[in-house]
Amino acid sequence: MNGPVVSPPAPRGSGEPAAGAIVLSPTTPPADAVVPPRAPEAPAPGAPLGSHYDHCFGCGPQHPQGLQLSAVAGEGLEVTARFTVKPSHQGGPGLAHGGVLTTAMDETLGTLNWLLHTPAVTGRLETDFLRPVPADAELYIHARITGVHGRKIYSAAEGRIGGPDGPVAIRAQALFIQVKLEHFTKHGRPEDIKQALDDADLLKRSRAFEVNP
Ligand SMILES: CCCCCCCC(=O)SCCNC(=O)CCNC(=O)[C@H](O)C(C)(C)COP(=O)(O)OP(=O)(O)OC[C@H]1O[C@@H](n2cnc3c(N)ncnc32)[C@H](O)[C@@H]1OP(=O)(O)O
Repeated sequence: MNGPVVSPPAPRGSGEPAAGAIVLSPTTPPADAVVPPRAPEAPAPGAPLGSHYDHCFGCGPQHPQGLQLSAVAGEGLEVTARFTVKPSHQGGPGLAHGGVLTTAMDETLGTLNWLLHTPAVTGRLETDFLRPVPADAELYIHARITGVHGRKIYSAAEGRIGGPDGPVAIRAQALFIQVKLEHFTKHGRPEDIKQALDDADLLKRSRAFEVNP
């Protein structure tokens, strides 16, 4: 699938924040951020990324109500992903829930970190909803890394309905923060950590912790 070039979300509003407003970190990279090369271990362009963890709500095949999103490595620091909205993902009648769509963007943006071979977690995620997504629609998502600054990885994504050239329904920008393996082993539920670490499949064992589950 050839994804479209992602354009950053249009700015909304202007001027100083209102008194009492919470000022959040930006998801647009600073001017001195760099776009590094792909990691040598990164999957080749066109390679399916598969699921990093069977029970992941975003991509796990063993999560019956999950999104079961499938992503493919693109050229450079880009990925494309597909997600079919199920009846269990409804918000309003016959329409996808906005939080579920945001999860699809989070998951796709998270897979970008595989191209850098760096474990990272979402620090901030911004989403613009541009049009409603029907409950049985297929969402085509194209995501790319827009800059790296220290431990901070900036990325952007666009989701289209029905195909890579379909109407844009959702746009997102994110800031991921690089973390060490201890982030998961220290904070995760012990029985799940143990089960993942005990998996006889070495690849599955390493991938569960390679990028944030
Ligand atoms: C294939 C995989 C797909 C996965 C898709 C799903 C991904 C997810 O949903 S991950 C789950 C949701 N996210 C989380 O649970 C993260 C929870 N937060 C944390 O664990 C911590 O706050 C963490 C790790 C992000 C940062 O903590 P810490 O390592 O102590 O970093 P810290 O030293 O405070 O900050 C480092 C830098 O990041 C910035 N930063 C930290 N947190 C945030 C944040 N939430 N938003 C924006 N910037 C942040 C800091 O300002 C700092 O910037 P600078 O270097 O310029 O000073």
